Amino acid sequence: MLEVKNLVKKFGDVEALKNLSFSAQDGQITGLLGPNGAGKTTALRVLYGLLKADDGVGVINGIDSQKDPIGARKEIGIFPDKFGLYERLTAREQIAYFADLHGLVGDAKMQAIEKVIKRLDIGDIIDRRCAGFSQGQRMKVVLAQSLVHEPKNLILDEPTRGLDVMSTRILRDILIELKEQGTCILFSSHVMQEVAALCDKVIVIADGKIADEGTPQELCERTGKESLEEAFVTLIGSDEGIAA
Ligand SMILES: Nc1ncnc2c1ncn2[C@@H]1O[C@H](COP(=O)(O)OP(=O)(O)OP(=O)(O)O)[C@@H](O)[C@H]1O
Repeated sequence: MLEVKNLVKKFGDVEALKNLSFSAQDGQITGLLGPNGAGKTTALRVLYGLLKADDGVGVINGIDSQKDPIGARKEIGIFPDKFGLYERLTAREQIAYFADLHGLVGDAKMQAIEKVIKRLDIGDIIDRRCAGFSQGQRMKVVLAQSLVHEPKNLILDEPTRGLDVMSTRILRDILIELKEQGTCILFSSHVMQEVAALCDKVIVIADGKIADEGTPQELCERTGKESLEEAFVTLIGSDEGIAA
């Protein structure tokens, strides 16, 4: 389970988060939907301990991510907003490096790597250097490194950006499979269709605050609109920065 409680974060004069609270449950896909600049990346970075909030906490399976960042990291897989790969490493070395960071050793490490290679079907590229990989191949390697330690929670920041239809479908299928196995999945997006198709719960965020939250159906019912897109426009007052 993932929670943020009363997050406040300022960058100079910019108030990125204004007392933001929400949670994501196990066995569910929760979407953080909001226009550009709404505060999605900032909230996720605080949650996984990369950024210190001015106030409030990020909690991962009951662990405060600022008080115990190492304990919290064990419980999560992170698919960050900018997925830089070490271009000179092979995909296998890349994944092994993350396995090391998570404290996997010996046979357990080897088995975990083989398992994730199979799961993501990356046997054909596993011993190639990452330089020159396509966006789809990069996505799979980043996902593999975020899943190698089999975390109970997965946080993804705009995971489908730059992906073609096929790679997006592969990613969606994996997220659904993980959810069915009980993983708590939280992802940010400004792509409406993706959120409507995948999410059990949607948290609509604008200007650092929650505008509303619920199932896509609940949001439509509450706003009296037929589509999530129309509901969103009603809640936010604009569709600027949002893709259909
Ligand atoms: N390091 C930083 N320094 C200054 N301002 C920042 C910094 N990081 C974020 N901000 C500001 O905080 C606000 C929220 O940004 P954030 O990246 O969290 O939004 P977002 O919802 O993820 O947007 P996007 O969809 O464009 O990625 C924006 O006004 C942004 O310019």
